[in-house]
This record gives sequence, C-alpha cells and structure tokens, in this order.
Amino acid sequence: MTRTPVNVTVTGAAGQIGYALLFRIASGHLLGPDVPVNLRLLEITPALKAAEGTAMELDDCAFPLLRGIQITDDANVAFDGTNVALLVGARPRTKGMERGDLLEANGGIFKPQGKAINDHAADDIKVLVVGNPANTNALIAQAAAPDVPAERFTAMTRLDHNRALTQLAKKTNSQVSDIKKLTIWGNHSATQYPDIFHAEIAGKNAAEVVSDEQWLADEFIPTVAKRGAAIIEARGASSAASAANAAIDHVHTWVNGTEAGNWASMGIPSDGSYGVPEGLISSFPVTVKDGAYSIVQGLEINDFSRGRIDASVQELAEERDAVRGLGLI
Ligand SMILES: NC(=O)c1ccc[n+]([C@@H]2O[C@H](COP(=O)([O-])OP(=O)(O)OC[C@H]3O[C@@H](n4cnc5c(N)ncnc54)[C@H](O)[C@@H]3O)[C@@H](O)[C@H]2O)c1
Ligand SMILES: O=C(O)C[C@H](O)C(=O)O
Repeated sequence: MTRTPVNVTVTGAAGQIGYALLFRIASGHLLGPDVPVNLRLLEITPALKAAEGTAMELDDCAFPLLRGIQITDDANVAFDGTNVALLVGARPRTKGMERGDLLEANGGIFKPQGKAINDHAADDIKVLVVGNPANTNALIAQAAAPDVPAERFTAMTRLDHNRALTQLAKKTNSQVSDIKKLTIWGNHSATQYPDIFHAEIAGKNAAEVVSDEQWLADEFIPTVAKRGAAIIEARGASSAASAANAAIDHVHTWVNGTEAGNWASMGIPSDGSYGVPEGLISSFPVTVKDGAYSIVQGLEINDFSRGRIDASVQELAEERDAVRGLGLI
C-alpha cells in the first residue's frame, strides 16, 4: 500500500541546524523508514537562495522517501497542510541586546508563524520549537494558535537529555543504552535541572550508583546546563548536528512512542503537575503512546531537586510575564 506523504515544515532551513536536519528527515529518520515526506522549507527572503542550494543537494541524494520540496518565504504557504512543524529559525542574541529585545524580536517571528499554523496546518499538526529561547517561543506560537490544541506545541529539551545521558554514562562507566528514566526539568537554559534521582543504570538507581552529591551539584548539572555555551566557545558556532539529532529524536519519540520502562524529556504545556504553573511550557518526564504524550506522575521530588526545579520554573514564569508585557501572548 502506498502511504500518503507526511508534510514536514522546517523554518530556518538554510541555517546550520537546518543543514544537519533536512537530510535525516528525507532519509526516514524522523518518522520511520517507510514514511514518505514532503519537505517545506521556510526562510527569510535573503536566505531563499541558500535554501535552494540545500534543496539541490537533497535532490542529489535521490532519497526514495522524499516526494517533494517546496521553498518559500511565506509562512502561510509553508504551513499549509503541515503535519509536523520544526520551528528552528530564530533571532539570535547579538551584542548589546537585552533579554527583552530578544523576546520581542522572536515574538515577531513566532507569533505570525503560530497564526499561520492555526490557519493552515493539518488537524494532526505537531510542533517542535528549537529556536531559542525555545520554551517561550513555543508559548508565543501556541498563544497565536487558539484553534490548535495547546499540547501540540512543544519545545526541545531532548538535546539536554542526550547530553545528560552521555555525562552520566561516562561517570559510571556504563553505556547510554543502559540508562533509563533520566529527566530534564524546566527551561532550555542554564537553569534547567537534569535529574538522575529516578534514573536507572542497568536497573540500579543512578543516584545510588553515582553516590557523589558533590559531583552531581558541581560537575554534572553545570556541565549539562552550560553545554551549549561550551560548544559555542569551542566551535565558534552553536551546536548544530547534535541539535538536529535531538530534534529528530524528539519528533520520532512523539510519533512512534517511548519504549516500555523508559521515558523522555519534552518541553510541554504544564497541566500543573509537580507544582509547575499551568500553561508554562516546561520540560517534564513523559511517556508517549499512539502519538500522545503523558507526564509521568507520582515521582517523589526530594529537596535537592525541588529547589532546582522551582528556580528554572521561576525563570520560565518571568519570561512568560515579559512576553505578556510585550503583548506577545
Ligand atoms: N533547543 C535547543 O536545544 C537548541 C540547540 C541548539 C540551537 N538552538 C537554537 O536554534 C536556532 C537556530 O540555530 P542555527 O544554528 O540553525 O542558527 P542559524 O543562524 O545558522 O540559522 C537560523 C536560520 O533561521 C533563519 N530565519 C531567521 N528568521 C526566520 C524567519 N522569520 N522565518 C524563517 N527562517 C528564519 C535565518 O535566515 C537562518 O538561516 C537558534 O535560536 C539556536 O539558539 C536550540
Ligand atoms: O544556541 C545556544 O545558545 C545554545 C543551544 O541552545 C544549545 O543548547 O546548544
């Protein structure tokens, strides 16, 4: 049976994450090896030519699953009938730019894109926001799309999750595949909290295996939370291939589900669980079944974790208040 192609829109398609992402979508890593895709590339007008260059290379790969590529600078066209939207293009913070300026500049991008999704996307639309500040950009887009169920707007903390897996595996001389139930809580920022208290390494409690609170507080958490800045320092550019990989993981999990006995971290609109105010787009542990995620319930949060979750959530609340003050939500 021939399957109907899934429409996947990527914004910022000519950027560095776009370049690392598009080829993996087209080769079947996003949705599965038997799912054909149509790609829609949204860029600003001056970057259309670069996007055309990437599309030429996609053509030259002769990917059997790639059924079409459309390039546009019009969000209404880019999101028409879209099933999966990866919002990567964002305004980076430049020298002298205050946080409020950054939020306002991104509001100018994510508000119209949210509206275009609201007006044109397919009923089953799933949105992943990668462009920073990802959680609050997702909130802006979601607020501009009142006809789309709020839970379809998510923000990426899977890169943080993957970073934490590797740091923990290195510390414990284990394999990343042995580690389950790790959680990123809060914002995709330096305040995020990677939590190993419920994680398991080959079936044993990770915090007990590590048994080193100083390493946790002084090395593990700051290494994971500040990894983006460390990559920028080392590469002279922000993480791209690992960010694209995490975007693939996030959507793949959302569409295909979590494995039994494990969960993933996703930035999602809070339902009030774990004391996170309802509506904030915060990272939680989630399981996914049949294309829908649920927050893992009933985890005991110790004092060490509580203070850190609260601090990151407080930052999210401040960002929400700032964009509310700017009339963006
Ligand atoms: N959530 C995460 O874990 C994570 C990780 C890494 C990077 N990021 C963020 O992802 C974003 C993109 O990173 P990059 O390295 O690809 O940046 P980049 O500067 O290489 O590319 C961004 C692209 O977005 C385009 N763009 C700008 N405004 C647009 C608009 N209105 N519509 C469509 N396209 C638009 C630009 O023309 C550019 O081609 C940044 O905000 C970065 O901070 C997030
Ligand atoms: O682009 C950045 O500021 C860093 C990025 O969010 C990352 O975590 O690598």
